[in-house]
Amino acid sequence: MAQQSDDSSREKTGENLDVLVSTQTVIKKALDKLGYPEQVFELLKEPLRVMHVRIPIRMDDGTVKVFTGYRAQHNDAVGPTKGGVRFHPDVTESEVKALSIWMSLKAGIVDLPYGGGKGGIICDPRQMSFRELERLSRGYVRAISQIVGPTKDIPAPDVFTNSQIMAWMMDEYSRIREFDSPGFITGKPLVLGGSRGRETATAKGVTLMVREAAKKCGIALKGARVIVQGFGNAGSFLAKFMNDSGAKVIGISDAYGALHNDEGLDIDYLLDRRDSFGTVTNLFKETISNQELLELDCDILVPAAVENQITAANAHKIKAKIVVEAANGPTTLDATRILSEREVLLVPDVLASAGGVTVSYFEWVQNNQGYYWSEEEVEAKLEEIMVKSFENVYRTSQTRRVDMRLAAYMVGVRKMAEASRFRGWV
Ligand SMILES: NC(=O)C1=CN([C@@H]2O[C@H](COP(=O)(O)OP(=O)(O)OC[C@H]3O[C@@H](n4cnc5c(N)ncnc54)[C@H](O)[C@@H]3O)[C@@H](O)[C@H]2O)C=CC1
Ligand SMILES: O=C(O)CCC(=O)C(=O)O
Repeated sequence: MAQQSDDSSREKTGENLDVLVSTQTVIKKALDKLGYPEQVFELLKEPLRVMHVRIPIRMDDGTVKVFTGYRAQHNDAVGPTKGGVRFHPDVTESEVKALSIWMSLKAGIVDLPYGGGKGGIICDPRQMSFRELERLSRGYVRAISQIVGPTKDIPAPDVFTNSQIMAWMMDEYSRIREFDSPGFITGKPLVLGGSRGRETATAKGVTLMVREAAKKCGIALKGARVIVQGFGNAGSFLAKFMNDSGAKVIGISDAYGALHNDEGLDIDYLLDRRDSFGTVTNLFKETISNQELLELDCDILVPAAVENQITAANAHKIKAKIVVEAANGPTTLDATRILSEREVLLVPDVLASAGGVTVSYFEWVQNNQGYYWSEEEVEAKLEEIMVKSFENVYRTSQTRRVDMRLAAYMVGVRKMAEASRFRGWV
C-alpha cells in the first residue's frame, strides 16, 4: 500500500514511495557494509517464492466476488518463513514482498529460527459481513495450503486481521490436513492454543523500545508527551501502556482522522469505545487530520498504522525527539535521512515492532510442546530479547557510525546471509 492517509494536501516531493525499492536500497547498503559479495544481494533482494491467488467467494447477497491475494516467502535458509496476513483495499504484490523481507530482518534481529513471510488480500473487511469474512479467510487458506504449514510457513495477524480470522484459518488448515494443527498459525484465541501475551506483544515490545530510546536521550517517561498514529492492535495497547507508565498521550488517530488534547487523552475511554478495526474518531466532532497529528509538538512519536506517513514532505516538520516505528514502513528513506540529520532518534520498524513475531514464536513453541506458559513468563522472555536486540542495534549504529535503520538491517541480514552461504546457495 503506497499509503496516503486522510490529508490530500500533502506536498509532492517526487520521492519514490515503493517500499520494496527502499527496502532493497537499505539491504544493499547493509550487505556492502558487511562485505558480502553482489550474489548475496541478488539472492536477498526479492522473496524466493510469491504465490498469487484468486479466491472466489459467495457473498451474502448470492453474488460471487473474486478476491486477489498473495503469500510471499522471502528466505527459508534459517527455518520456516513466518509473518502476518493483512486484509486491506490497498494491498499490492510489491508491498507484500517488502513486508516479507522485513519479517526476515525482524527474525534476524531478535534471533528467531525463522525466515520472513507475509500475506495479503485486496479487500475491505470493514465493508464485509462476519460470514463473508469467514468464507474469505477459509478460501485464502485453501488457495495457499500447498506452500504453508507449521514447518514451512506460519501466518499470523496483521492490519485488519485478528484472532477470530486466525481461528478460521487454523480450522480450515486442520480440515485439509485431517489433523488438528495449532502450530500452523499464531495469534489464535487462547482456547485454540494461542499464547498468553500475544495480543499485547507488539505494543509491549514497542513500549520497551520507547523506554530504551528515552534512556539514551535522557528523556523521563513520566510526563513525556506521546503521540500515537493508529489505534488498532499495536497503537491502542501502546497508548494504554504509555499512559500506565506515566507518559501523557496527547494524540491518537485512526484511518479517518485524529484526536488531540494537550492535557492528555482519556485512553481507557477510547480503548473501550474503539471498534474491532481500531476506529474511534467517528465518535467525535472535533478531529484533526493524520498529517496534522504527526506534526504536533511532542516528545515521542509512534507511527502505528500504515506505510509512508513520514516523508520528505513532512520530516522537517516533525517535532518529536524520538520516533519509534510500530508500523511497518511508516518512514521513507529520505525522511529517515532528514530525521537523522536533525538528530531525532529513530527506532526502526524491523526492531521496534519485533515483539509481535517474538511472542508468535513463543506461541509456536508452546503449540509444538503442548505445554503453555504464564503471562509473566512470556513477558519476561520478551523483555530480555527486545532489550538485548535494542542494545545490539544501538551499539552497531554507534560503532559503525550509521543510522539505526541501517544498523538494524546490518544486524538482521547477517544470519540469513550466513545460513544461505552454509547451504551453498551463494
Ligand atoms: N498486529 C501485529 O502483531 C503487528 C503489527 N505491525 C504493524 O503495525 C501496524 C498496525 O497494525 P495493527 O495494529 O495490527 O492493525 P489494526 O488493523 O489492528 O489497526 C490499524 C490501525 O491503523 C488505522 N489505519 C488504517 N489505515 C490508515 C491510514 N491510511 N491512515 C491512518 N491510519 C490508518 C486503522 O484505523 C487502525 O486504527 C501495521 O503497519 C502492521 O504491519 C507490526 C508488527 C506486528
Ligand atoms: O506474529 C507474526 O508472526 C508476524 C507479525 C507481523 O506480521 C509483523 O511483525 O509485521
